[in-house]
Amino acid sequence: MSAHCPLCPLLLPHSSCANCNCYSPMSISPQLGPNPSSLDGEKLGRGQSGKLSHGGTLYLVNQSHPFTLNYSLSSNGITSSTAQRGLKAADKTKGGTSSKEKEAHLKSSWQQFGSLMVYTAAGVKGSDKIAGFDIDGCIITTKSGKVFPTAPDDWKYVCTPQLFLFIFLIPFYLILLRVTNKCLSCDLHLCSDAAGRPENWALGKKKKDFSCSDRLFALNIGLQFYTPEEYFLGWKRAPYNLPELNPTKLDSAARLYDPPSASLTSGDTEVIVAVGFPASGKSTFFHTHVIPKGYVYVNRDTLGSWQNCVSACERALKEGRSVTVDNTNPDPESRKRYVDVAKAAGVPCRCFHFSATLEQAKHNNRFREMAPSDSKHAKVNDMVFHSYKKHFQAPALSEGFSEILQIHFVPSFKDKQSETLFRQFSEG
Ligand SMILES: Nc1ncnc2c1ncn2[C@@H]1O[C@H](COP(=O)(O)OP(=O)(O)OP(=O)(O)O)[C@@H](O)[C@H]1O
Repeated sequence: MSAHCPLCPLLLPHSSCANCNCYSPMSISPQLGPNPSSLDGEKLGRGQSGKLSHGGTLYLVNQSHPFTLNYSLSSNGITSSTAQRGLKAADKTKGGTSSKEKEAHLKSSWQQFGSLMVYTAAGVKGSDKIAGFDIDGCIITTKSGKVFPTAPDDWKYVCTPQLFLFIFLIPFYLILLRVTNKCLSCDLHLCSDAAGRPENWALGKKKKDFSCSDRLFALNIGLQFYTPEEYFLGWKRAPYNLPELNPTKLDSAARLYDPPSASLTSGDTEVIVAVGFPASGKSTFFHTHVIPKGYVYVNRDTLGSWQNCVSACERALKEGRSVTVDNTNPDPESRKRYVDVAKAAGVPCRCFHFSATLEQAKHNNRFREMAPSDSKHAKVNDMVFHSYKKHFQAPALSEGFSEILQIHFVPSFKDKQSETLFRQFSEG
């Protein structure tokens, strides 16, 4: 870009401006739907993304909704976007709604909070009572009666147009009030048809909801949730199904292993072979209960191959040290390698079977991706979980194990923040 950076005091062309990052183009996420959009006159096709520079315009839905990006200076120096400036202003008022916030916004503006873009229209006022509404299937529906719109104009209001105008900004505002901790006592409602209602949930309502995601979202952040029928028509609460795994109900005081008479560690040299889904909690368990007792930790993710794991076991046993093998080991073939090593060294081999279900393991995995201290772990995709499930054969004593323990998933947390995150629904 050859234009001068508008914010940099050195007034260098932006392409050679190392003084600030104030003018970096903003990334526009890939277009998902069929409605055409364009970036500065360039058409964006489905799946295409782009970048928007200072002064550039993004048009949504047939050129109907232009949004122009304008970077500006904050009072205390150069800022990279209006978004950052917004955050700082929000931080200053933590702990209470300031009188300024109660005033109507004089100008429409965009703010960015991480990957969340928030648009606040001129005239919007802060309020202690806030309701958020889903749009598709709640405020608007298709004119054609089909599930998905057949054309950009294939939509009509379910309720009145005035209400539509009211709702557009609210869901974002509502999330932010919670996130920025400014309005913990607000009366917050969310209304959506992503409510997890089963088939035939009411007379003449045969279809089940396509998802439960908005109900779960409301549960996670403590909003009162209503379906459109409950909110607008005053219908009584409909039945709904929550996901199989409810993280709020996991018992931290449950029994950790079976049989209870077993010992987790032994005074004699031994090999312990793990069996369990990825993210079922194997390494957390070993590092908490076994490694502190002097066991050598063997794991394919760190050593690179099962051959390296076998060699590491042999070395440890030669030194007279016990070993834990922390791999998923779903089938007898993968376990035999370590049973053989133990046999050759003349020591017993035990199996620790981690009983966490697929749903539990997937939840742990999503938690691991979000938890700041765990997010360095390589991402595990669904294929890996399903491959484990496909190959799984329950471990048996006949494979050469002297004992098999069932290790249960019992939640335990290093701090309140981790527990709050872990106990949120992560599906949907
Ligand atoms: N008892 C527990 N309570 C709460 N969280 C746990 C517990 N055990 C494990 N976790 C969390 O679940 C996630 C997965 O755990 P961990 O990495 O120990 O699983 P793993 O079976 O060793 O995974 P992998 O096979 O993919 O390496 C981590 O984020 C971890 O912090």
